[in-house]
Formats: sequence, structure tokens, C-alpha cells
Amino acid sequence: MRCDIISIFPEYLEPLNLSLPGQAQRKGLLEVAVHDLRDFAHDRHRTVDDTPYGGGAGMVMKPQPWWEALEHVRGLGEGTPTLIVPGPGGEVLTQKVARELADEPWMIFACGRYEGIDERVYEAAAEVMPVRVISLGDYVLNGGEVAVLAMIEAAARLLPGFMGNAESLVEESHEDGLLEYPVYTKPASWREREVPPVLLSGDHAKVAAWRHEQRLERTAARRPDLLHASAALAGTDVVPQA
Ligand SMILES: Nc1cc(-c2cccs2)n[nH]1
Repeated sequence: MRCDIISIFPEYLEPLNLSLPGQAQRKGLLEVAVHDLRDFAHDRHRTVDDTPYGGGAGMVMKPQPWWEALEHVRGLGEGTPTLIVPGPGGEVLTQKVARELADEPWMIFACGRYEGIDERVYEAAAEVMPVRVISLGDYVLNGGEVAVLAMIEAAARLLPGFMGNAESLVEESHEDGLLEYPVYTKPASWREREVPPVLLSGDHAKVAAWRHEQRLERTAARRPDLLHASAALAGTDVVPQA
């Protein structure tokens, strides 16, 4: 998976060189290149924003630097990349979307700031590559960099060989529609709180059953919407009669 990231704060993406993403890069599973948008703004002040047509507060990111940056990056690789633009107005990043991103061989991430990027950049880009606007959730950040870190981590960790133990990807929250079960480690007794005895029983079938029950209870308590969604999909949702 190749990820090219365009940002006015390239240093924000340094964490991608740490830990697992860093190892994945060294293993050749993940290729990350960060590009400074200001390198494509040619005036003396390397201006990337201006006041919005129609008035209103804040500034809008100018189209020309973005277009030059996108064309430059597009020329760096083979084939057609997918442009991912983080934004509160996009489809929400879910595990399903993360799996879709994990299947993308080449993505360009456009980190917007200010009030956003001139709409004509999205239109022009969509003529030469797929464009997806993806949101982390219904809240507003100051820029796309944080969202890009989350998206790349969520996708890259699904790449075969990225996680040391692929087993740990199974039964994760959202992988199969349920939240994960509670986990415990030594000591067996801590501050007079005991580990559930079933987990010390050595009975793998009972442990599996207990863990599944915990996932159902936890999902019902914290995310009933997920239960209704999966039940609706299975056609088993019991909707209280009016
Ligand atoms: N989910 C989400 C994304 C964002 C932004 C991306 C770029 C600027 S603000 N806010 N909220």
C-alpha cells in the first residue's frame, strides 16, 4: 500500500514512521511519502489560502497549489491513485471502510485546513481519479492530518503481515458487528478485584461462550445500534410493537 500525503504541516505525519507503521514501511508493506503543499505555492509568501467568495468567516484553500500538488504526486507512481479527503462532510470511517482502504494499492491523502479546499479541486480531481471524502465522525477537527493518521492506521493494520499476530484481528470491536470482550492479565487478584473464574478454568469452550456473552452484553449496553443493524441484516430484529 502506497500513501502519499499532502499537508501544510508535514511534521504532523511523523508518527507514521514510529512503531508498527514504521516497521511496515521497513518491511515494504507500506510506503509513505509526505508532501508540503506550500512547495506548490509560488508567490513570495507561499500562500495557500484566501478569503471565501460569498463572504463568511475564515479562509478557503486556493485551488492552484492543490492542483499542482496532486498532479505532481500523481506523476510519481504507476496507475491511478484514489484521492482520500478527510472532512466532516464525508462518509464515516468504519471497519468496512477501513477494509476497503486496505485494498487500495495507492492513495493520495489531501489534508485540508481552514474552512476547506476550493470545491473545484474535488471536481477536477474526480475527472482523473476516484475521490472519497471520509469523516472520522460527527465532530470538527482543525485539519485533516489527525484523520489521516487514523485512516492509515485502521487500514494498514489489516494488511497481511502488518500485525505480528493476525489472530488479534479476529473478534475485535466492529470486525464482526460486536464490541470486544473484557480482557484480564496477571495478577489474578488486584485491589481485591478478581479475574472472572471462568477465565482461570482452562475450559476453552466455556471461555469462548463467556466471551461471546460478554460481547453481546457490552454491545447491547454501549452500542445497541450495532445490534439492531446486525439483527436487521439478519432479519431478526424485534421491533417493539407500537
Ligand atoms: N471527522 C472530521 C474530519 C474533519 C476535518 C478534516 C479536515 C479539516 S476538519 N473534521 N471532522
